[in-house]
Order: sequence, then C-alpha cells, then structure tokens
Amino acid sequence: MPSPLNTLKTKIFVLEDDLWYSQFLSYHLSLDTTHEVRAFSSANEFLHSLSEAPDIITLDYHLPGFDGEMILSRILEASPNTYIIVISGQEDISKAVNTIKQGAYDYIVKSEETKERLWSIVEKIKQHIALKREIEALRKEVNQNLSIGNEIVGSSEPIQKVLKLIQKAASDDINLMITGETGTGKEFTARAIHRRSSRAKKPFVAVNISAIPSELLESELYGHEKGAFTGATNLHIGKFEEAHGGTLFLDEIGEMDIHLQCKLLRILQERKVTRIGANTSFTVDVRVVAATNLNLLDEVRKGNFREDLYYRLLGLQIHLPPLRERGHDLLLIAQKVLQTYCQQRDIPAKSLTANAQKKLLKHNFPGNIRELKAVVELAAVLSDTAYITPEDIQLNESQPAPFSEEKTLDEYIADTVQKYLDKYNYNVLCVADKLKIGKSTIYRMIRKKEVYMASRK
Ligand SMILES: Nc1ncnc2c1ncn2[C@@H]1O[C@H](COP(=O)(O)OP(=O)(O)OP(=O)(O)O)[C@@H](O)[C@H]1O
Repeated sequence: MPSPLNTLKTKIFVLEDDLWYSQFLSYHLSLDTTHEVRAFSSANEFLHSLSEAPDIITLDYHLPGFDGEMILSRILEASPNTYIIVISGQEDISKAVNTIKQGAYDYIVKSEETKERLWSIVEKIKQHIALKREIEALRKEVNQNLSIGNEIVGSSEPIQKVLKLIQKAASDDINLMITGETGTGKEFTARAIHRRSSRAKKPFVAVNISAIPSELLESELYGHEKGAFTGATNLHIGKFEEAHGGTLFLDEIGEMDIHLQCKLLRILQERKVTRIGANTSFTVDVRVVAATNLNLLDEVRKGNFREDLYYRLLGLQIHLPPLRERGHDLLLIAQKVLQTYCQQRDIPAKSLTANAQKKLLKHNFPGNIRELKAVVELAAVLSDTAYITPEDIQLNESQPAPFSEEKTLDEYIADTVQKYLDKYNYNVLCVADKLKIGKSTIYRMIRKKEVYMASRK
C-alpha cells in the first residue's frame, strides 16, 4: 500500500515561451496523474504565482526580454524549497555549471532525449521530496514523543514553570543548577534535559559527591595515572574525561569538601583537566549540571561553600517543587509510574480507584517522587485485579506531616518569621513589611535566638 506521503500531488510549473514546446512538456509531465502541471508563457505571471511554492519548475533559460539568471534567483528567493530544472536551447557547459552553482537542481538541453531526461530527473526529485516529507513526519513524531511534558507530567503552575525552564535548558548549553528536596527528580530532570540537548549523543555521567569519600573524589573526578599514589595500580579515567562532549551531573554538590571546591572551580574556569600523577593536561568539553537539596546560598553564608564556585555553577537554576506542592500532579505521576511498571513487566494495565487516589492525595510524601514510585509499584504487586484499592497502598505514616507537629503559637510564629527571613534573604525590613509586624519584633526574636539570620538545617 502506498504511504499517504507518496500519494500527495507533485505541483509542477512549466515556464516556456514556445507554445508548442510548453504543450509538449506539460502533456508529457501530466501523463503521471499524481502531477499537477501548470504552464506559463509569461515570466511576470509566473513570478506572481511563486507564492504557491511549486515542488518543481522547468525553466526556459532564454525567455525573450528576461535574464534567465535573474528569474532563477527570484525563484530561489521566493520559493527556496522548489527544485528547478533549467531547460535551454543551447548546449553551454559553463552556463550549465553556473546555474547549478546558483541553485538549480539540473540542466537539460533541448534535444531528442529531453523527454526521457526530464522524466528521470522528475522521478529522482519526487523521491527526494518523499524522503524529505518522511523525515519531516518522523521528526515531528520524535519531537512529540520527546516532548518534555510526556516525561515530566504535571499541569500545576509550579511544574508548568519548570517545564518552560527545562525547554530553555535543553536548547542552550549553559551550566545548570537543579535544586529541590530529595526524590523530587533532580537526576531524572537532568537526564531528560541531556536527551533533548545538542549533547544527546554523547555520555551523561552522574557522580554523587556525597557517596564518594573525600580522599577518593579527586581521582574519581579527574582520573589518575598508573602509579600516581599507593594503590593506583592502573590508569583511571576520571568522570570529566568520561563525560567529554556530554553532560556531567554532579549530585549533592553542597557536600563537596571545601578544599576540593577550589580545584573544581579552576577546572571549570580553564576547562582543562590533569589526571593525578600526570604532567600534561587536556581540554574537556562538558556541560556541568549540579544538583543539591541544600540551600546552597546558605552554605555560602556559613562558609561551607565557595561563593565563586556557587556562581560559576549556578547558570540556569531550576527548582523542583516537592510533591506536596504539586497538587493533583501527584495522581498524574502515580498513573504514569503505574503504566510504566505494568508495561515493563508485561502485565495487564491497572488503574487507581477513587478512594486509592484520595489516600495518595492525603499523604505528605516526604520522600517525594521516589517514595510515590515505591508506594505505587508495591501497590501494583499487591493488587490482584485491574484496580489499585486503598488496601493496596502501604504508606509509611511515621513521618509527621509538616503542620501535624504539636507546637506552641509562639513556635509557629517563629517558624513563619524564619521562613520569610530565609525567603527574603534575611532582609528584616522586607519581612516586617510582608508579615505586617514591627521590625523590632523581628530583631527581638533574633536576640532571643527564636529566629536566625541564616536558616537552621
Ligand atoms: N517526573 C517523574 N516521573 C516519573 N518518575 C520520576 C519523575 N521524577 C523522578 N522520578 C523517579 O523518582 C526517583 C527519584 O528521582 P531522582 O533520583 O531524579 O531524584 P533526586 O531529586 O535526584 O533525588 P536525590 O536528591 O535523593 O538524589 C527515580 O526513581 C526517578 O526515576
């Protein structure tokens, strides 16, 4: 069965002042019923019709009163995707070369063989066009599948903002800083961005800084030569080198030892890495995506994180909201996780009952998407039917919900003031204004150590 792409008509314009020859070409080209042929004897009328963007034009190069070169360039300007076949009464090799250099697809001299040559050129062009349309359709399909919204689902306002940033991050090569509580999907997001970036064909290398002892981190990141230190029995390629051309994801960057931060800053500035024990350095081209669940600016204030490194890494910042701030997105994610789980295990699809959904919505999910995923996957195992019921949902209720803790009113007030101080960079005047309280109240709370000028973790 012909593909729908191949059943589209091919629009062909014939520009020829010799009436007999024009009819000859048009008749011949119309023998294929998928061709839609239109003949022009006047260059003016022809030029006005270029907005119709024909697929193919046969161009008589020697129209009386018109310069063939000028018409050719007008066509290329007005309809750059049109294939132009120049037809000339005279054999002139240098003109043929020039027209093709200018952008014509082919050059035919009027002769006994014109009909056959024209036919085979048109067939070749049609194959090109079909291929182009197919590529275009595939590209659209791939882009749709790659649409970030298919992967990171959610319609809540915070997630819609995040999705916009992710799209920007994918189309630019700027460094990224992804922040958010544990399990909010920082690595998941970094991978999604990498897959959509110009570096997609190169590696994505993830390093969890907190999981590697400080004394090993340097060698892990930059590599070492054989014999560089006791125990270095083999050459070791560092993560920077491994990620060359691609993306290096530095998870929990806030946990990096302050001494190592200095070296990282230098490498990011110079883009050159020297393996431990080596005499020479080499250039690395990596996009660094740093992630943290700490308030890194706080760490800077406390002297735990270098300010210069902070700004070097910052680039574009994407903050992933916790699940409890994503409203009903939680259910969309749960359904997606469920669908993926069932597909991967080749088991019939399951869905959440209304009561199961309510139960999920009531839970606080301190472990965010990681916790939700574990809960939903376990529910899929426990459910014996096509439905997930509340009984299948096993929640770890030991974690208190944020406001379920019993506190005095003063403690709640102090908490609120602290949150505002953290949010507004410890600007007391601004916080006093926002909360409609006196600034002296805040200063008193600071003196009494009820609130702090840097957030307590
Ligand atoms: N939008 C999402 N849709 C489906 N699954 C997700 C999504 N975001 C994250 N996940 C899944 O949740 C789990 C945790 O995600 P990830 O490791 O990216 O979180 P994180 O913020 O980097 O966590 P941590 O701070 O602990 O390193 C992973 O299994 C990941 O596949």
